[in-house]
Amino acid sequence: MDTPSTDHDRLDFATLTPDSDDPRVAGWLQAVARGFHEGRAGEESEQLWRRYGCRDRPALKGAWIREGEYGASAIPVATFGSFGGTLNTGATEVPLHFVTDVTVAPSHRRRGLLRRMMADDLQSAVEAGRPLAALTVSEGGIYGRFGYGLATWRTEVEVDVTARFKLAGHVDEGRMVVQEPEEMWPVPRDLFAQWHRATRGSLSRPAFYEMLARAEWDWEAQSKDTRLRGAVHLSADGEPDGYVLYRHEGWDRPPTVTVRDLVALTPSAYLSLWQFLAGIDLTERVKYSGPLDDPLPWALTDTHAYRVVKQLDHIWLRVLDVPAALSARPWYADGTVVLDVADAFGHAAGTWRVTSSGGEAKVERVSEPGTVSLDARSLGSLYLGGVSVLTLAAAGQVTGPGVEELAAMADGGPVPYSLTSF
Ligand SMILES: CC(=O)SCCNC(=O)CCNC(=O)[C@H](O)C(C)(C)COP(=O)(O)OP(=O)(O)OC[C@H]1O[C@@H](n2cnc3c(N)ncnc32)[C@H](O)[C@@H]1OP(=O)(O)O
Repeated sequence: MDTPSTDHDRLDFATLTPDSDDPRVAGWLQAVARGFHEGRAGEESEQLWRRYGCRDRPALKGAWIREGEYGASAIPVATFGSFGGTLNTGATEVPLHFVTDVTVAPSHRRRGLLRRMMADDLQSAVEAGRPLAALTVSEGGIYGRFGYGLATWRTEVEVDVTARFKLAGHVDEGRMVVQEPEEMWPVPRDLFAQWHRATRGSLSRPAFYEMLARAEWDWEAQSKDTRLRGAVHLSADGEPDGYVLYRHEGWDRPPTVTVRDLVALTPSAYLSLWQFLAGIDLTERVKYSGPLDDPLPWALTDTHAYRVVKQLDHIWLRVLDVPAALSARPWYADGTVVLDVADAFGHAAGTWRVTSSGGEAKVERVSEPGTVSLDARSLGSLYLGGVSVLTLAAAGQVTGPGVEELAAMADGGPVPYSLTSF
């Protein structure tokens, strides 16, 4: 069997952009479809992907079999996409490096291609001045070794919207208006932007969200999205303060509506959107992906109308610049710890004194021994407060005499949540 280095020598590594007319760009898209076992992308799909993709200015990295070698093609054997956006830390917004579309062909797997592209890409993120990187995973065992830790969750629920559905005491002081998704735009853009600025753990949305919200494309069906419907909630003042995009899945029992996107700026607008969903005729069940601390079951007179189907990991975070990242998050008590961070890639490695005061922290590299030891993966998990320091300590992932002090300083605040998948 070839050694990994010999194998890499037979490949050309390149970074492209979606606006390029290089045939390898279309090949890159086909390789992603192949890697995720989807149908080949057609011309319309490719055009939309290029049009929206260009706005995020992604770097499309890949490895192609070299000209003259058997199997040389415009379709690469490895893909890796990344682009910039922002993360709401709970205190402020910071630049965030988004990683996506990671695939390696079955013929080239386990020869270090992902490792090589990840190392290269993390370095580009550092050079772009992004203190954190994020991704969503296909399998839970891959990305911890690269310093990514699970940071936010989402919950898949099914809500019984038959006569059993009743909201205790909710009165809608505004009103709902049903609209075609195309007419509704740019309400989803504007309300999401407000929600993003207000929500700990929210990631900005890549441009393709506009394509989905306008029903221009259904990625699974690879055709125009003909089933997407929309509705806006107006406050008592007549201003949009919530919206929902949804699909009726058909009349088969139980007739089901699936929520594709739902944003509410106030708790009252949230309940009003649910009142609306529950009132859709010829519907007995609503499928929804929501936050861990969803208020809906607490608002129902019969909590059994709300059934959690799955709790899923969502955003994984990777700290690249410890002082920039930690000084941008909220702190809940004054104190001092020295973090000893292990990071095989070097970016977060070292000992760092964190001194919090009045909700903010000063972070500096020091040469004294740490009072708390952890690795980059655990640092990523703790960053947004999606897991407490004491829970990770109980899991054996955070150790040292300063653990309780760090818990007092770092634990607290709202549960982080993201409405952005990519
Ligand atoms: C952000 C995203 O896009 S998530 C989507 C990820 N992509 C997919 O799931 C599509 C299908 N899978 C694939 O395309 C490939 O198997 C990949 C991309 C997951 C892995 O690519 P490879 O080139 O085979 O990985 P590579 O050889 O660089 O392995 C790097 C390390 O990860 C480990 N690893 C790779 N895949 C897996 C896995 N599925 N589960 C656990 N460990 C894994 C390897 O053992 C290796 O470990 P080590 O270096 O610590 O010894």
